[in-house]
Amino acid sequence: MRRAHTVEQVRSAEADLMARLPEGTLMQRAAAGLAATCARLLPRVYGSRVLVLAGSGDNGGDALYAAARLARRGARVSAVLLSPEKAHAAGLAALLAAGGRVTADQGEFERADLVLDGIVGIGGRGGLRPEAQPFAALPRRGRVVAVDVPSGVDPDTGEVPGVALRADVTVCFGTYKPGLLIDPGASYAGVLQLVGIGLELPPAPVAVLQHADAAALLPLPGAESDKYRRGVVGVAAGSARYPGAAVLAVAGALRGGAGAVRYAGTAAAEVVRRFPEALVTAGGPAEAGRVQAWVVGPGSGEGVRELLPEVLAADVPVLVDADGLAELARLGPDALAGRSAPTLLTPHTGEEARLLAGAEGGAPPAADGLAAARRATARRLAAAYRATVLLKGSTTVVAEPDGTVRVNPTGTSWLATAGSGDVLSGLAGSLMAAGLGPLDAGAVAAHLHGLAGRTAAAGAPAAALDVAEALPEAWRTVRSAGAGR
Ligand SMILES: NC(=O)C1=CN([C@@H]2O[C@H](COP(=O)(O)OP(=O)(O)OC[C@H]3O[C@@H](n4cnc5c(N)ncnc54)[C@H](O)[C@@H]3O)[C@@H](O)[C@H]2O)[C@@H](O)CC1
Ligand SMILES: Nc1ncnc2c1ncn2[C@@H]1O[C@H](COP(=O)(O)OP(=O)(O)O)[C@@H](O)[C@H]1O
Ligand SMILES: [K+]
Repeated sequence: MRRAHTVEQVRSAEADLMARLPEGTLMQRAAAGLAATCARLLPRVYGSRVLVLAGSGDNGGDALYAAARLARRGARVSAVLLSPEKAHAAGLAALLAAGGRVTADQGEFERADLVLDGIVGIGGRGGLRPEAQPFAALPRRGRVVAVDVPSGVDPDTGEVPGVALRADVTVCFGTYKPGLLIDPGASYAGVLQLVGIGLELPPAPVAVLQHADAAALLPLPGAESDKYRRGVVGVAAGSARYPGAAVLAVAGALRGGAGAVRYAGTAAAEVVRRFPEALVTAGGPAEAGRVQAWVVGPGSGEGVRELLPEVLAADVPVLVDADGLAELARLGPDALAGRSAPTLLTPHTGEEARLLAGAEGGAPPAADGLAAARRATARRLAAAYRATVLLKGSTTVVAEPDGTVRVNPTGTSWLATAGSGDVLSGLAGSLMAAGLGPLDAGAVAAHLHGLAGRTAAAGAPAAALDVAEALPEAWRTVRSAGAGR
């Protein structure tokens, strides 16, 4: 699991540790790790050109001390001081003593073999200031290493208000920061490298599953399993107008680990023609037989008005998607108030906007703003509906009402294709039927779905059904990383 902590948590852990250690120890640990990574990125340190962009805080201090270490190994180091009168004095002195120099020539950015971005770290707010903005657009020849956070990225949210400096590698200290894991910030961070500095941290509010974590959560049949014990998922989706959504949700559900898929709705004939293994009824959910979790909403059309309350009344986990979310936005959070089993909502940002308006009143907020602040808005939505929220998009965010968040970066923009969300809902519902809680089910589903999207769209467009068909391969990839189970 890759875990991230908020700026407030990092500051508090730093304060505890600094109180016990000689002054400057933490910064020296950070600088040593940073310099070691830089040295690995250069073909050789001696003679290479290194440019430091140093802001006015400790982030600049880290960069200057690391650069001093490189200068002592023979690198030709220059530093641009963004606020010369406020530069980290001791770090600058160390660099000058090691033979580095100060420059105001922006052309050095392009000539450098390596640029250290120490403009701003966890103290940064509100995007890059004007004096630093030109560097984001300059041509570059060498690699850019961000110190702790790419400058211009909000460390807590991943928001990029304005411009930010795109890094090839981000060396982060003590723990990952949420903004390095969540788009748009994550797309500026490049490869992440964690340098331990000895912080003692509380449980992480944000985490990213690695393959082995997903493998440990996958529901695998035991020797004594039968189809009912593996869990049965019900799919209430599709309509005469949109039968395809039913087919796609069932396609996802069949590859999620439940032992059987029941389908209830007017697309029963299409579903069974495509998937003879599905147990179908053309009636409503009440005629479907027992299930351990329901998926409701994809392509349901107007029929969702009767369907949603009926499914929500069942005392089993329910995943609400698509038309189900539109109806839920109309009804507001009270529609979930009587439920004791988990509810998982799977909106994209447009649906999220309507759900927020349904809870908070007023017009739906602009979808662009929601996408840029996805961790915060997913948590807001989860709290408002007291349900788990899986917010789809370039980084998928799964948020619990208590604020716990998992983020998923495995996807690809090829997944932005009609119907791929229907596959995801079937898959996540199937995982819930197999016994996973909504946070795990959402995170594992997003992880597998993202991988399947990559496999299906290896260099070419993939249709939603291709994504469903690539799910078994995604299971195998994940399981081979968690080998031994
Ligand atoms: N506190 C510690 O002991 C440690 C801190 N570390 C480093 O210290 C950093 C945090 O240092 P600080 O708290 O000094 O904060 P930063 O250095 O991240 O930023 C604060 C400074 O940047 C300016 N600033 C804020 N927003 C800006 C913007 N948008 N554009 C340009 N300038 C902006 C502020 O005026 C302030 O002077 C971490 O990211 C990490 O790199 C590490 O050395 C590990 C130990
Ligand atoms: N730019 C992107 N990068 C990665 N994944 C994306 C991107 N855009 C969309 N997706 C994923 O594609 C799926 C689309 O789902 P959705 O919007 O519900 O489409 P539909 O309703 O047509 O099925 C989601 O899993 C979402 O996370
Ligand atoms: K930085």
